[in-house]
Amino acid sequence: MTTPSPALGPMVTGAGVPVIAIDGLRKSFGPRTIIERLDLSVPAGESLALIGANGTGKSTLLRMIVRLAEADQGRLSVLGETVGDLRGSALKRFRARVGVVFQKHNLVARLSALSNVVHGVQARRSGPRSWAQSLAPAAVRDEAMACLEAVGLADKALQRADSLSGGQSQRVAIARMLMQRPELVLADEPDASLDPRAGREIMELLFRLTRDKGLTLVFVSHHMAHALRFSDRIVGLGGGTIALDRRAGHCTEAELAAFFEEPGGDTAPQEEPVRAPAPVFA
Ligand SMILES: Nc1ncnc2c1ncn2[C@@H]1O[C@H](COP(=O)(O)OP(=O)(O)OP(=O)(O)O)[C@@H](O)[C@H]1O
Repeated sequence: MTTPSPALGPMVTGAGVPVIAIDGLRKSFGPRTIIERLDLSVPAGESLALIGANGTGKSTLLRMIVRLAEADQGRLSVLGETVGDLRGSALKRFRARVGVVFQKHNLVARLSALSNVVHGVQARRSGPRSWAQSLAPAAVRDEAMACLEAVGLADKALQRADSLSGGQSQRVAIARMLMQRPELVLADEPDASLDPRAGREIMELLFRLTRDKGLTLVFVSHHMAHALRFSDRIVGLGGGTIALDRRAGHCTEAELAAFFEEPGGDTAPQEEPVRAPAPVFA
């Protein structure tokens, strides 16, 4: 019998309760309305690809989910919490439950891959240095090694981060995120700035790791092949709202390409979002 890796944390989601429930979300920056009205429900365990032209608000939406950006209107319920109500330590505890992977991995260049992953445990605890005080260093190190193994980089554990390739660095960032034992994973273009093979491998890894544990994954990608292959569902933003919502298995790359022919991104007038095409629901 194999013991489940401690690197892949617990799944805490009630059956039938959406991990993300968004109702009437609106967001402007100054006079520019980026998201006019957005409703979205993401069930537990779903892998959702968020697509759309540049400037349609994909990153802003991910940021609002963890309250790195404030919604102007609407309700965001994530992992059972009303995000807009969270303050102080409650907000910290909530953020500790959400693993985030960015296009830029932000590793500490002079530290080893392993040390970078060990630092991921800080995101798991709230309060100053509580992680260091409450966890045995050997246990933390073992878990960090398990996380590196999970991303296929155990042999690079002692290598400095600044000597790793872009793809390897992104794997370390994923291992660091796993160290947090997240219940929900958000990934903002994790496959950007990588060559086609490395980008595909990163997406494969994220998809497999989250799927194996039944975690919910929401990722942004401009690679339609990745959206189709590594998601259950593809949601397209355009015109300040959801302009496309399809099961990945019912969608083709040509249909997605056609979606991008519609207006909606940074090409839209600045004051008012362009009306989206009629939504296409599977
Ligand atoms: N803090 C901010 N202040 C002002 N404008 C912002 C801010 N953050 C984002 N924007 C603007 O909001 C719009 C949506 O940005 P966002 O990064 O969410 O788009 P995106 O869909 O992720 O784009 P891309 O595909 O290019 O990454 C853009 O026009 C951007 O310039």
